[in-house]
Amino acid sequence: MSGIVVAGAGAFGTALAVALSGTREVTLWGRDGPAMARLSGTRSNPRLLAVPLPPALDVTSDPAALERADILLLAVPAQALRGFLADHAEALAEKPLVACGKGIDLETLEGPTAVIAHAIPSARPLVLTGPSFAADIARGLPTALTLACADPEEGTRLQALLSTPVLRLYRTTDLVGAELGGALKNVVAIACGACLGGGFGESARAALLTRGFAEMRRLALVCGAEDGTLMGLSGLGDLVLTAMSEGSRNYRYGLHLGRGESFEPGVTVEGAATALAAARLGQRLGIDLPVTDAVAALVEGHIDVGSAVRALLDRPLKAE
Ligand SMILES: NC(=O)C1=CN([C@@H]2O[C@H](COP(=O)(O)OP(=O)(O)OC[C@H]3O[C@@H](n4cnc5c(N)ncnc54)[C@H](OP(=O)(O)O)[C@@H]3O)[C@@H](O)[C@H]2O)C=CC1
Ligand SMILES: O=C(CO)COP(=O)(O)O
Repeated sequence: MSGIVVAGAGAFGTALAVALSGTREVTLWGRDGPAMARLSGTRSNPRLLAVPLPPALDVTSDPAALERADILLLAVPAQALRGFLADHAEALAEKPLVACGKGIDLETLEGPTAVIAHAIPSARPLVLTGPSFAADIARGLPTALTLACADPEEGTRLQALLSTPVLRLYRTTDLVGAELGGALKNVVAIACGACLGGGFGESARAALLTRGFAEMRRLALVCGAEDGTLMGLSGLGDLVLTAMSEGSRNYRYGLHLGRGESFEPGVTVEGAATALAAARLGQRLGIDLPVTDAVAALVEGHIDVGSAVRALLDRPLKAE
């Protein structure tokens, strides 16, 4: 039996560990010793209330667990991934590292697989992504995700290992498409939330979702993604979930921006930093990303939602 370690004991890491625990040997690793001790004692994570941790799930903050792992699921936020890898480079060498975070690193403008490749060249990066709220996965509700792996044989092996009767993984070799779909949909979800929060209505939200998706594809294709991946679970699928539901933190953050309200501090909102990163990437590559640029300006407080909408409507008329 392969030992799976989920690194990052937030909502998503805990949900994945709960879902996979039972028939597999699973350890949930978190960096905060006292918090992990509490988790182990109460068998419950405050970030994922109402779902008890199964008795078989091992919970630890001991870095030796990372070294013992046969495969690691990295469920840390995108802006923390480089730091996490630097802290544990030796322990993670030569292992399959499955990036579960959704974002673009703001400093390097890289997605998680390039971040992994630069930090630990001997590791084998994979991506697990797609439409899935942590609470749904933890409660055992049916979910379908994309697993991207450059090596088809390893991808097939890990697809079987990480699938369960209710967690259905589809495989691809398109790492770039999978990671960019997951990262960029958060930016569009913020735009959609801001649209609703600003009182612009559901028709405008549908327009933003569609034009935002066109931007996602435009940027991803130039970065080397396959269009079919963007049209699948990790792109369109996750965009539909995130841009339409108050279960999404990115969407809720957008709603608050639209209403001119501040958002709960400390909540992970990947799309905020990723909007800035994607806007810079677009400039560097010469790609027109008006929705992304508007979200970046909103996040930085340079404009309000009214001006963002006016700027989008004032653009020259064009073919679809
Ligand atoms: N929540 C969801 O429904 C889903 C989330 N995701 C993605 O998963 C990723 C994580 O999100 P989520 O779990 O919800 O976020 P949370 O805010 O719930 O948790 C983030 C976790 O990452 C840990 N962490 C942060 N920095 C480091 C570090 N340098 N080293 C080790 N651990 C670190 C935090 O530890 P500490 O508490 O000590 O700061 C915390 O346990 C995001 O990219 C998100 O987009 C994907 C699908 C669904
Ligand atoms: O990625 C997610 C759903 O697939 C979770 O979205 P949020 O990070 O916006 O909550």
